[in-house]
Amino acid sequence: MVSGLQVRGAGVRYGSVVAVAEVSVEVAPGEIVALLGASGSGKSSLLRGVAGLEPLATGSVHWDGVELTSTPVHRRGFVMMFQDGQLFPHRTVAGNVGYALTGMSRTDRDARVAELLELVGLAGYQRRPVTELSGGQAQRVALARSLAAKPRLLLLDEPLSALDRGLRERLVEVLGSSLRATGTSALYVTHDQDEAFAIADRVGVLVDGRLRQIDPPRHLWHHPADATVASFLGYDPLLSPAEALALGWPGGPPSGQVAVGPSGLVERADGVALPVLEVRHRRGPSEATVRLPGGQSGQVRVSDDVAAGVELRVGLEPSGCAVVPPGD
Ligand SMILES: Nc1ncnc2c1ncn2[C@@H]1O[C@H](COP(=O)(O)OP(=O)(O)OP(=O)(O)O)[C@@H](O)[C@H]1O
Repeated sequence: MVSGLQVRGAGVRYGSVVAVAEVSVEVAPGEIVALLGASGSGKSSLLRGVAGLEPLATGSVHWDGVELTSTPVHRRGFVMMFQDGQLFPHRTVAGNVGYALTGMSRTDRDARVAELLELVGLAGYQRRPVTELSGGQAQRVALARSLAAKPRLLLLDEPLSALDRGLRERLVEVLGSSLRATGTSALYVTHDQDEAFAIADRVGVLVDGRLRQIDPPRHLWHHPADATVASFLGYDPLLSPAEALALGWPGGPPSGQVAVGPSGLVERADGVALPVLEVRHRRGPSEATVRLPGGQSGQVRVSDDVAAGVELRVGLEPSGCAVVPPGD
């Protein structure tokens, strides 16, 4: 018997539209699994299928070996958290967080609400009307409310995507630490690579409704299963073995395409002279766009005196690249 969530061969269809096809994924107790995918890749549909909000056209959902495929939503012991929090506008923060805490004495409920608010960094906010909260604060309240029910699985559908980048970076830490402190298993869907890598024990990549790869973040980054996964993760460009050799790939031809990561191209005295097309200022080193021998462009981190129009000597840095197995 597998503990925790086991989804096998799940398919979700809307009429003739196949939104999810043959997805199998497990979430162990206390594990956080993130599913990454572009818009329309089937992330929400899969989550809704697991929650029971959409019927599965194929496959099954089990928890601790017990089949839940046709169990109604409210009997699964799962809670879903959405992008817009869906707080009750006429209740205070405490009223929202304590909503699911029925059958408890007032004192116990107040203590539990205080504990949850502290967990999400909103200690003392009990009496605030939720209409007076910022977007980030509202999502913290939504998280506290989701955790109040002690779900055996929390399903998070792009919970931070309505917030700006700085806030997302801070809140993903709050989310991760709250899930880990409460030992909550979670399936987290997002289109944001940084968010998935920051929070998850394992990250899966959904492409056109299919799960292409699922691995711990470091492994996924260093060993993308195919070119689509590599591009989706942010490798750019992908070089043929001959192009990689021309840029100094060491030890003979690579066994597949070379996916160039953000630190995969470097300035090097023995590199190939390449024209700089553009220089962009970044926090930290600037970034030059160079034209590679094969015609693609690539990015190189450079010192501040480099300008468009000059030539740079550039080579590949293998530790910043991934070799993608042939066949995609
Ligand atoms: N109610 C629906 N009726 C018909 N087609 C739908 C419905 N909901 C989603 N789809 C289609 O199913 C596919 C997957 O959609 P889904 O919303 O699951 O993707 P997603 O990865 O969550 O996208 P996004 O990141 O934009 O929310 C898309 O092609 C979408 O157009």
